[in-house]
Amino acid sequence: MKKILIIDDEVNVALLLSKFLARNGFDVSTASSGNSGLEYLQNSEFDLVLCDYRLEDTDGREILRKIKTHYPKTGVIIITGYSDIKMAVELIKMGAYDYISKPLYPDEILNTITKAIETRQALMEDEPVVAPPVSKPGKKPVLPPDGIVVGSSRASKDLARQIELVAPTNYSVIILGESGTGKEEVAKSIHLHSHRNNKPFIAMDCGSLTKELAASEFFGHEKGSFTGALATKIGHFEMANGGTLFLDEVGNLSYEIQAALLRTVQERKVKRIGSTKEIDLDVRIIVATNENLVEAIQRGRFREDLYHRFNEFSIYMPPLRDRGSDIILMAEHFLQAANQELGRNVTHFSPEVIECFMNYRWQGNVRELKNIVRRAALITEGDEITTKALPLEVSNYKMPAYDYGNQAGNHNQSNNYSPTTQQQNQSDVKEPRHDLKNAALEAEYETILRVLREVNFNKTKAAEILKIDRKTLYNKMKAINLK
Ligand SMILES: Nc1ncnc2c1ncn2[C@@H]1O[C@H](COP(=O)(O)OP(=O)(O)OP(=O)(O)O)[C@@H](O)[C@H]1O
Repeated sequence: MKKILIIDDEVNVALLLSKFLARNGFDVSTASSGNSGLEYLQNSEFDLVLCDYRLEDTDGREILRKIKTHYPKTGVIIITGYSDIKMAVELIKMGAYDYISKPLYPDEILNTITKAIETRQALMEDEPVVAPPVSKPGKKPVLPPDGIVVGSSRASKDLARQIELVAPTNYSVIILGESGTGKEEVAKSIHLHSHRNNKPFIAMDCGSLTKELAASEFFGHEKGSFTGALATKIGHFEMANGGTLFLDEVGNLSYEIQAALLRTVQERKVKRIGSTKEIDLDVRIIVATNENLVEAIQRGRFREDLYHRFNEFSIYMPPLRDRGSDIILMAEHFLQAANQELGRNVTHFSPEVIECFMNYRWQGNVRELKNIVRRAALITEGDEITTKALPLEVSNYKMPAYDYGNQAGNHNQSNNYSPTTQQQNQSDVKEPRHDLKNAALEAEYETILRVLREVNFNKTKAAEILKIDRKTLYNKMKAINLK
């Protein structure tokens, strides 16, 4: 039975929490002060400590510091009040597994505790291993390239480890995950941590390739080889020679081009269209998809042999909503980047914004978060981003709340936002500009974003609804910094 210590000087909260956790199969002890909590820790080993941030004799930071120094195997989850969330994020950076904020919801508590205990177990399992196969003893896990946030969630740590494992090999990799989860960033990271990192990384968006152009984009062509071939063109395979070719949205390729791709990958040779000369290839292939390729194989839309060629290693990208406190780490990173880019000095998010970010579903994942933070930074006059700078669908997003003490799943539809959210002072947000060109751009931007959200950021579907081709959508997304 897993052992949990609750340190909380609000006796009623500690009691309720301990009864709830005991009912769910944990061995629970409670301490009503920081000092008595530390005494418990001296006398017994705990899997996890749930510690209230505000204690009369000390605080969560001090307890965390002591646990990390003396009992590094014990996980720590901080319980925070509404206004301490920013502090909690700092504690995560110091090594807390996660935080849960009051009011406490049984489902959330159970979920966070279960994940924390799983992480602890995984870390313990890792310990006796002499050295991971691809890293030197004592070497820290590789970190993705500069500018990329590596979160502290279990999912992020798993991801970093998978990158570390596969990067130095020559394996082809399939990266699976919803749109905007960072698949291309992971592909770049694999390339940067491979021996190919002094050779090109070439990315191709297969979703925006027309049937007619696909072959020439992949393999290149000689001048005059077909009507319109006005000059010789080097294909992406040749461009990536020695390095890595990243094929995004690979599920969109036509069956014919899949056959040609398979031949090229098997033979490791490429011929430009209209040429007889074969060029030797040494290209590592990484592909990404947000559709289920196994289902595409069953429907006869994707070749099984090609799938197996690509699937020497697969990486699953977790959706942002499952990455817990990483959301805030990423938001802070994007805020800093926006400050630099826009010459601003917006320093932080209000607690209400942090709460909205933690609750929202993020169907567009990291891309949507990045975009929302950049926009909020742009329209914020002061140093704090408030909910007024968020799109309504984010600030009004309501999670089903639970009555503490009720059985999990017993939904209570009241929302748990502070009333201040709606009463906020608007003076910290810029008035929109009213000239026609900006109005048109704003409308276009809002429409594209709305449609992308409606279709879970599936660009093919969005282009259909918007009645533009995928390439145009792609270009527009780039132009308005949605990519
Ligand atoms: N860990 C991260 N740290 C910082 N920025 C990130 C991270 N992950 C993703 N991003 C940013 O989010 C945006 C979307 O990432 P990316 O293009 O890699 O996603 P994707 O899964 O390939 O999307 P799609 O399936 O739509 O092509 C990019 O602007 C990228 O820089």
